[in-house]
Amino acid sequence: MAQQTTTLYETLGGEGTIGKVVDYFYELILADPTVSKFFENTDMEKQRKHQTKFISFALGGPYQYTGASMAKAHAGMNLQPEHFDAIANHLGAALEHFGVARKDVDKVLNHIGTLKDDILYK
Ligand code: HEM
Repeated sequence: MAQQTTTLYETLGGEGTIGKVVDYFYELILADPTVSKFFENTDMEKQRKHQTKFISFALGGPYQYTGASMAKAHAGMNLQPEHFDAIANHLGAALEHFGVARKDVDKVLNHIGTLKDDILYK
């Protein structure tokens, strides 16, 4: 049977609204000393790209990652659970700020949680 699903990415209007969520998410990350340090040598353009791809992944948009590529992207960072959780909290806050219902936020956080083992301690 054919399965039809509308992703949260589409519901939020694809790239348009996603850009606003990205800007807000990005501000929250930079204002948080737990995680801002990881981005201090990354230029703004790269950071925006990171956040855009991250959110696309999280909401079921066009960028969907495999664990192997995520392990490689975060190699040498030795990310800890506290870093992952801080990013997840900021993502949740940014989505709620743009009117996403808590139950949908929880689904998104579960989805990014599937990459946790591939990203931590690399
Ligand atoms: C599920 C969670 C995550 C996803 C899906 C994700 C996604 C990505 C992607 C796609 C890239 C490569 C970006 C590119 O193409 O240039 C990347 C790199 C990076 N990620 Fe993540 N990330 C996650 C968690 C984290 C966390 C928790 C941190 C730190 C607190 C982090 C910090 C970084 C940094 C610093 C880079 C390198 C940026 C650069 O200098 O080019 N990421 N991530």
